[in-house]
Amino acid sequence: MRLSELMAGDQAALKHAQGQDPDITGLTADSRTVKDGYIFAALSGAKDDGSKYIADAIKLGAAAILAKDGTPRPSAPTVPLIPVENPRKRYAQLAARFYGQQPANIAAITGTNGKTSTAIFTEQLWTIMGNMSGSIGTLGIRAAGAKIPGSLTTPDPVALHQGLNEMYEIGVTHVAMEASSHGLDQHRLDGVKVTVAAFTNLSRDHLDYHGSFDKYFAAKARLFSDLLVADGTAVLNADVEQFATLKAMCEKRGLTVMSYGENADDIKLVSAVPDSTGTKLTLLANKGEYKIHLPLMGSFQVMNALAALAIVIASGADIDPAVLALEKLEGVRGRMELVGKTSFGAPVFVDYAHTPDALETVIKAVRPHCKGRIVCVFGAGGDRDTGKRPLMGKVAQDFADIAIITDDNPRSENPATIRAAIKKACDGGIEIGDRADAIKRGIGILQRNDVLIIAGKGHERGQIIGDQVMPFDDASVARSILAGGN
Ligand SMILES: CC(=O)N[C@H]1[C@@H](OP(=O)(O)OP(=O)(O)OC[C@H]2O[C@@H](n3ccc(=O)[nH]c3=O)[C@H](O)[C@@H]2O)O[C@H](CO)[C@@H](O)[C@@H]1O[C@H](C)C(=O)N[C@@H](C)C(=O)N[C@H](CCC(=O)O)C(=O)O
Ligand SMILES: Nc1ncnc2c1ncn2[C@@H]1O[C@H](COP(=O)(O)OP(=O)(O)OP(=O)(O)O)[C@@H](O)[C@H]1O
Ligand SMILES: N[C@H](CCC[C@H](N)C(=O)O)C(=O)O
Ligand SMILES: [Mg+2]
Repeated sequence: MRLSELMAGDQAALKHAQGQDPDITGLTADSRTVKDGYIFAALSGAKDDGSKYIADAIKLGAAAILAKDGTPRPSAPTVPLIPVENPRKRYAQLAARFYGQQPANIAAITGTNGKTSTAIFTEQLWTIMGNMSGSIGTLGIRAAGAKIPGSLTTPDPVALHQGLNEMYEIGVTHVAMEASSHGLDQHRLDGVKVTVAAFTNLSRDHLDYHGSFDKYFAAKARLFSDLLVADGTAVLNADVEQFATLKAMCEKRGLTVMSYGENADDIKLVSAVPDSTGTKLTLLANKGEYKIHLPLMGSFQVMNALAALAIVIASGADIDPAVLALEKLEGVRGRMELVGKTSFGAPVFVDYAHTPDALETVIKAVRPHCKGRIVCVFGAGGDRDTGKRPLMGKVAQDFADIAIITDDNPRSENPATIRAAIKKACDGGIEIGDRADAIKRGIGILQRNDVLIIAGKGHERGQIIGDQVMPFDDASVARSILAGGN
């Protein structure tokens, strides 16, 4: 594709190409992956500045450079430098144009907690209703039974549009994707035609990156103010504080709003009664009453399932079969997943709670199913929001009966320092750094009627220590201990 075509004829930018119109063979924001004919997008990042690597990119064959207004021209005179106001945004738009096609229905889900669960439930509902569907998020790219693992919740624009185009090619028509606050802030989704945008909730996380709660919310709100297409639908949780603000923002743009939750007008939760295999739900939707059995436990899972229901209806599904499809939902790996029981029947759950709100939510979700004590094994990630550590400690102290503080991806930090920060607000907590030992202790403590929750790593298969990823899987460690191994 020629540069001029890729730039959609943007003459103001193209005049800087000084008459050249090279054939573009690919694009990247990492100089180390440039190949002959690529556009190199020189982006200023959290740790580094891509404009330092323009010369390296040219040596590797870059055919054009996309950079921030004011970036000095490269010394190689033959390579055009296209200055733009917002290179990250333009890079995402170019990636969308370069890869071409996207499935017609793309639902993007944002919120502190529940994105993965809602995305996977949405994918399941669409599939049950006969659509070719897929999802993109923390669990990777999934489509038509294939799974490609990824390291980011919202992939870089090139990986994202490559994935969307491949999905389109194989006939996928419906995609549910997670919009992380980092992804939104870094414009990773700015080339995606988002037809439905959903908001789950907002609580403390990632303040290391965003700096303040207001900025964190503003990043999430971009999905509704900037990215959702003009004839799209916003699916909003009516039970959270941000509902009124987001609703007003969407209505100002003339968008359709669909609400879900106890306070909702559209998908109204009338009652949720836990039973031994899930939750009995009564819903009011489209003026009709529905009574169904959701095979999932925990009020947060109910909310995520309702978000998914609203998304599929917003994307055109008939309401009756969509509600019935809820009865066939399957739990998501590492989200309140029952991984086994002790010989005397005490259940062990693996969950991905890695924020204070998520930890409180999952402990409270287990409470109605526990006649004895709740034991909770948890930690907090290194090189991530340090302020959430004591808050997580306090949650465990207040809501669990026995807290075991352990390591969760210490990354470059000293794990003992992370544990100490948690313990400050959880002085009754038992500190066991080695995660396998902590799980072993947690299982060992259990008595009849107790429940163990192993929180923080969910589906993860590794413990990140320094820059090494050591194989580690909470579920298999727990299963092996339950089976009498180590
Ligand atoms: C803080 C953050 O989000 N960083 C992401 C960002 O990197 P960056 O642009 O800030 O990178 P940088 O190191 O400052 O470098 C600036 C630029 O110089 C370029 N460079 C650098 C060196 C070189 O030799 N040549 C070169 O071209 C880099 O490729 C980059 O384009 O853009 C990169 C490409 O998309 C991401 O890989 C990277 O994710 C890092 C690894 C990361 O850990 N991100 C996490 C925090 C994240 O995004 N998490 C969210 C989930 C959060 C949630 O739970 O909600 C996610 O969506 O996964
Ligand atoms: N609707 C919800 N409200 C509160 N907590 C929730 C909700 N949904 C999930 N959780 C908690 O958050 C954990 C992570 O859930 P999930 O993976 O669906 O969230 P996520 O938003 O995708 O997280 P990430 O930011 O890591 O991508 C769950 O294991 C559970 O403890
Ligand atoms: N998407 C989340 C994952 C956290 C998972 C937890 N195990 C940790 O490493 O902190 C984040 O980047 O904050
Ligand atoms: Mg996720």
